[in-house]
Amino acid sequence: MFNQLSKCSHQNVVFCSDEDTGLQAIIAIHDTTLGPALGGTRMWTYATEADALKDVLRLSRTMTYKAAISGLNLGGGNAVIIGDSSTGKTEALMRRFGRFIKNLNGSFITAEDLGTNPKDMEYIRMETQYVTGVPETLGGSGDPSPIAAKGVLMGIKACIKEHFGNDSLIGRTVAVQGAGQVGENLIHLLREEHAKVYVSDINEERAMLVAAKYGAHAIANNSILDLEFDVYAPCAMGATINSETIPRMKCAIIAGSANNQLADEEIHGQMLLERGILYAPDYLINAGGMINCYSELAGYSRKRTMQLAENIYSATRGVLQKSIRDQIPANRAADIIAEKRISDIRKIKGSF
Ligand SMILES: NC(=O)c1ccc[n+]([C@@H]2O[C@H](COP(=O)([O-])OP(=O)(O)OC[C@H]3O[C@@H](n4cnc5c(N)ncnc54)[C@H](O)[C@@H]3O)[C@@H](O)[C@H]2O)c1
Repeated sequence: MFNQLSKCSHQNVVFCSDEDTGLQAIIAIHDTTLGPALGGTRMWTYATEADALKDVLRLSRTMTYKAAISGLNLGGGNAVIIGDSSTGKTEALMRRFGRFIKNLNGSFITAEDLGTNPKDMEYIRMETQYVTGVPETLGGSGDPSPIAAKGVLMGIKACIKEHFGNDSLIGRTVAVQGAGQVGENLIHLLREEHAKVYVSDINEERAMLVAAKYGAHAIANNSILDLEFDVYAPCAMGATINSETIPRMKCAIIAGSANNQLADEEIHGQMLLERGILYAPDYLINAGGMINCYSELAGYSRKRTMQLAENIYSATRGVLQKSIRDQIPANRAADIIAEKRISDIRKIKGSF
């Protein structure tokens, strides 16, 4: 574990253990230069404690970059609770976890993630104010997926503009992989803009239902890479862009909501550049969830949040233009822009 920690530049990593409730959790705060670290709490059955540490270190770092490139005054953090979310969750465990967050005095603010939901956030809220994503009935921001989908749409339009010279989606073909919460909202938005939409899901019945609802076309899940589309929008699991899939791809653009789309950031970002496929970095265009939480902290307004999500259009254009100008992968261009913002603000904060 110390070996893993020494390779990272995290500000603070907290191990939380409580025998009475069975809580075993790790909170990682990566960087708070821009503001308090915000990130989800994931509950997962990790094979080893080292796997849990690896995940929380990686996720918290991504949150720093996501906040920085989105222009938010937030840092990056994340938490993982080791355990089975379907059987291992109790009110006491969540509230005990909330006490650990409280002890960090606002340097970490959490939200829901895989394996946690608004009810869990409500329990955490009983112990600390440093939580977002509480239910709308309690003054929270509610479901973040429509905002996440809006951000992805903005990312797609920025790529379309770069590739075709205008950002109209009329008649453009988009394949959405994963018709879940974000995927369905995205399909709705794409259809409103008259794109021709193809949908695949591991759950074929779900793909057919969503396709029928919005006038899209359901396709077999394993055919998504072999057909020709303008845009491939991964909205399910990560690592779908890898050494096996890139040579098969027939799309001009990749832009979707899934986290960690590139199996290997360095290798596969470079491969996409060489193949001439425009890639909208995942952590940039799926920042809608984080934007939603940010708005909740400032007093939630759906209209204002949508406006913030619309900024993803210009941020994506900036990243693509840097990528093309400097002949570097788009994910690297995004990293450089995010790192520059953090470094500029660190200097300002250090000068007074
Ligand atoms: N929900 C948000 O606000 C949000 C915000 C940012 C990023 N994301 C990311 O976007 C992605 C989708 O999130 P979501 O909330 O819509 O999840 P979800 O669980 O609601 O939907 C995922 C969908 O993908 C399908 N799926 C799973 N494995 C698949 C596979 N191998 N092939 C095809 N389909 C598969 C599932 O059947 C499901 O319909 C995730 O990677 C998530 O981390 C979500």
